Amino acid sequence: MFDGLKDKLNSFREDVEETAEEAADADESADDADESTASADADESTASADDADAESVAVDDDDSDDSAAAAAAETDAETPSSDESDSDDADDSDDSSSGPGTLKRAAAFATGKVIIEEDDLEDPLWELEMALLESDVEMSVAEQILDTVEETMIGETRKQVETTGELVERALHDALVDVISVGQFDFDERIAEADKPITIVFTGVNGVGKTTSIAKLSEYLADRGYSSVMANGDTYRAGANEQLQQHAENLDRKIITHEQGGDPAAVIYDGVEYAEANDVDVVLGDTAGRLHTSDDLMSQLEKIDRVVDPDMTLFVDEAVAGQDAVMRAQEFNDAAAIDGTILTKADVDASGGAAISIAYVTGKPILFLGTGQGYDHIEPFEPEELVDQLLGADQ
Ligand SMILES: Nc1nc2c(ncn2[C@@H]2O[C@H](COP(=O)(O)OP(=O)(O)OP(=O)(O)O)[C@@H](O)[C@H]2O)c(=O)[nH]1
Repeated sequence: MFDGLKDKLNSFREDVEETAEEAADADESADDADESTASADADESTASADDADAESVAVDDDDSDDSAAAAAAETDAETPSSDESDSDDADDSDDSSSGPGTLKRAAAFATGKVIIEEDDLEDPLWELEMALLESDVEMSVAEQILDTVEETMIGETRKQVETTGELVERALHDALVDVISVGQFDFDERIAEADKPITIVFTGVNGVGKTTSIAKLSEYLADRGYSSVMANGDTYRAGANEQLQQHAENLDRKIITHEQGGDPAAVIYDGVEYAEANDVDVVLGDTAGRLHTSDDLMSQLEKIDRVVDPDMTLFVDEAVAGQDAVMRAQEFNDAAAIDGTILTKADVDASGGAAISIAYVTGKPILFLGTGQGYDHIEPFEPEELVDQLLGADQ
């Protein structure tokens, strides 16, 4: 699941680590050279002003490492000035050791840490942006992720609290969780607390796995002790009754249907009446796989809203549709406010773009992932878990 995206996030982590290591290389060699002369340095009276300066900038609170850190900083601080007189050699060391961050970088390195400068991030961030867009992450979502990563890495590193690898991981983790978990609520809790029967209406275009998801959710609810009835509000498409009927038979559930061409709102209404009369907990109402561009079909949805007043409207789309799924989610939500999304076929999606983007773009959470064709192939969507998996070592 989402393997392409995993690889790309991992590349970003490697890019930043590499860049940070390169930037620290000069400091490392300076540090190594200096360690061998560290004791001699203690006796030297030269560059005492530099020593004091380096300590005050780079090493605030680490007693035991003070001398090593300051020594590293000192060497680095000395290098440019001595190089400046050697006109031809000046370029080499200037690249990595000039600028206000140098002392800090060197001091941090001496204590086993690396500071990320804004320049270090420029190329990796650009690569990350391209990777996210290639993975079908929606533009505004990609930008939000980049902003958070940059903010976290530049701001926090200066505190010298962690290594580059840890820092990149935390920055990506926070950025992804931020966009993925928009609007999250506990579906099970919502079901448990609501007055019964609860009516859930499913919307989305044809063929994305809507009918299968209704059957899966019916099973999911049964596993948690809730009975359900299916109501086929897809009166538009020939064969829709038979399709849902088949699932109902397989799962031994009651199904309410009307003739093809009938009023979808009336079918779902009958489902609610049946549930009330028979003490059924949940009504699962299918709707026609409408094109979001079809006014007629959209007005059917509005009528269902008016007549049945569903407790929840869930938008269903397939992860493999990428940006198209994101766009449809937005348009469906505009036409008839959704409460959340079921994202199907996550098991066969490498890009992960829809999973990353839909909640941020609609302001409504992804509640479930479809992970296969079986009735038990539905998983509650857990943003933290997904991000851990995306950033996990098992790539
Ligand atoms: N791999 C995989 N296949 C799925 C998943 N969910 C549904 N499918 C398959 O996708 C195909 C379409 O699913 P349907 O439930 O018929 O889709 P629908 O949206 O109801 O389609 P219409 O009834 O034609 O509007 C079926 O072959 C399902 O088995 C999933 O999570 N993973």
